[in-house]
Amino acid sequence: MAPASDSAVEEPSLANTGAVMKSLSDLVVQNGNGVHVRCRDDGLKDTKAGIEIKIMSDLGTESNGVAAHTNTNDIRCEGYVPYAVKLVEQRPPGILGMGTANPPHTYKMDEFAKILAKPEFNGPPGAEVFVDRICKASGIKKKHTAVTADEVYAGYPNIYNFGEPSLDDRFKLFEKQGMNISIECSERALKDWGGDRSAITHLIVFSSTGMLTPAIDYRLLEALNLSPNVKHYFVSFLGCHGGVIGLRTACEIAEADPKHRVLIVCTELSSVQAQNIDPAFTRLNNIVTLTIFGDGAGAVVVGQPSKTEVPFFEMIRCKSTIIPNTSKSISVMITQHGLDANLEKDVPKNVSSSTGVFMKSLLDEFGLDFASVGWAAHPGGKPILDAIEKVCGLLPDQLENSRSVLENKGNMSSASVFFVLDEFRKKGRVAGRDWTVALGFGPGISIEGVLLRNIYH
Ligand SMILES: CC(C)(COP(=O)(O)OP(=O)(O)OC[C@H]1O[C@@H](n2cnc3c(N)ncnc32)[C@H](O)[C@@H]1OP(=O)(O)O)[C@@H](O)C(=O)NCCC(=O)NCCSC(=O)/C=C/c1ccc(O)cc1
Repeated sequence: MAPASDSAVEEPSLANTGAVMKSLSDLVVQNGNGVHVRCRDDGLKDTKAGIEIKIMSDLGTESNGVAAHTNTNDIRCEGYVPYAVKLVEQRPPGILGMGTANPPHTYKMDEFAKILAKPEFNGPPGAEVFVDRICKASGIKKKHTAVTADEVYAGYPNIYNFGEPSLDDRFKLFEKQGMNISIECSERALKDWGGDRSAITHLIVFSSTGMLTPAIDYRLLEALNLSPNVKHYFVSFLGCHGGVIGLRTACEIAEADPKHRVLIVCTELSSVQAQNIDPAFTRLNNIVTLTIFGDGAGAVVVGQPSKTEVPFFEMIRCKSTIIPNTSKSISVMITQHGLDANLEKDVPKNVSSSTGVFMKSLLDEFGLDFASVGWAAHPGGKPILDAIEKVCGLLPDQLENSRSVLENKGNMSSASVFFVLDEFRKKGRVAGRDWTVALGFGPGISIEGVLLRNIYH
């Protein structure tokens, strides 16, 4: 599949000190939608809807403008544009292929509560009542896991016994099972993209539940028969917003060169990191994390679409923030007995109170409001989604896809966002909305968002 050509058109006539660059219409109509115009200095305020103008300062920093004009022949840049250096035939990076995978075991949450409450699982008195309550409140009906409680009980007593050194056993289980779903979701994404896999230039793998050396990225190069020259790396323990950070990173790499094709893979096996209930029954957080997290993997191929590639989302803007004074809200320690996750009870309140401000700052410059976008929010937990819906005044259909992923798969940490975006694509446009925001929440509390223009129908 031929990459998009970078046909630079030098415009010496624009390289003047005039305060107004009158019209870009001659240049822009050559390609209809998706032309990027790169100019030095700032000042371009105005473009046609669907056409982005990139404004590059002399230092190479960029900002973008998107506009309200609908007439391609009336595109004006009414700013100070001393050096319009080139017109680059370039479309915004797009998600060109996507795939997801889950491990084979499925737990229904009513069974899950019963398993955890079995006497041989050492549940202290009263634990089963609490577990049952949490399972019911979680909004999760079923989830997939790589290992079953019985397997862990029989084969890995160190994992089963609360607090015993078991990190090595957990990573061994991750190695065995993690590669399978990483390969599966990547193959699906590559097939979905339909391009020649030798064109993949970058591979980045994220996981917050396991680590291997050589890592999954290295192993995937061979397993997927990718070029040995692919630029690759692995990012560990970033947290649940890892998938959205993956999208943002892929977007930035794709923007740098139309030939780049980036494969992002997120693999999470929370089941191998689950901590048993402590005999003193003081670590209620263990029960929460044991319950809400599920296993899954997701992959996307991102690049500037060539003439033969059809994206289903265009990536328009990425934004990141942290919520001040929340460093203890979501935190994870890597200990000898595995990952010790701490989710404070204030997470839903903190996330929902900051999400509105964050979303407003992402949407305002495009003239969009909360109602005009689909919310592909991280299915972190039912109270988080409920609180966002309430605080931001959303209609029920706006978080429907996040809720259905939570209900059927649980919180799959960094991989979750790909499952939610896949739901958007499968269901088609909801209420005629042209936009979706991929929204992730991670440790501290960090928030990541990517504004996507829906191309799918
Ligand atoms: C299903 C829960 C646990 C309960 O639902 P509820 O609507 O709050 O129900 P209740 O109000 O009836 O509460 C039931 C009980 O649970 C208790 N509880 C309520 N949250 C808690 C609590 N975080 N602790 C420990 N007891 C609690 C609550 O206090 C209460 O007990 P009690 O006080 O004795 O009546 C719900 O609160 C829930 O889903 N909480 C988790 C939300 C959450 O923080 N999600 C994580 C988002 S961020 C993320 O996904 C990324 C993580 C990450 C991954 C990997 C990394 O490496 C790094 C980061």
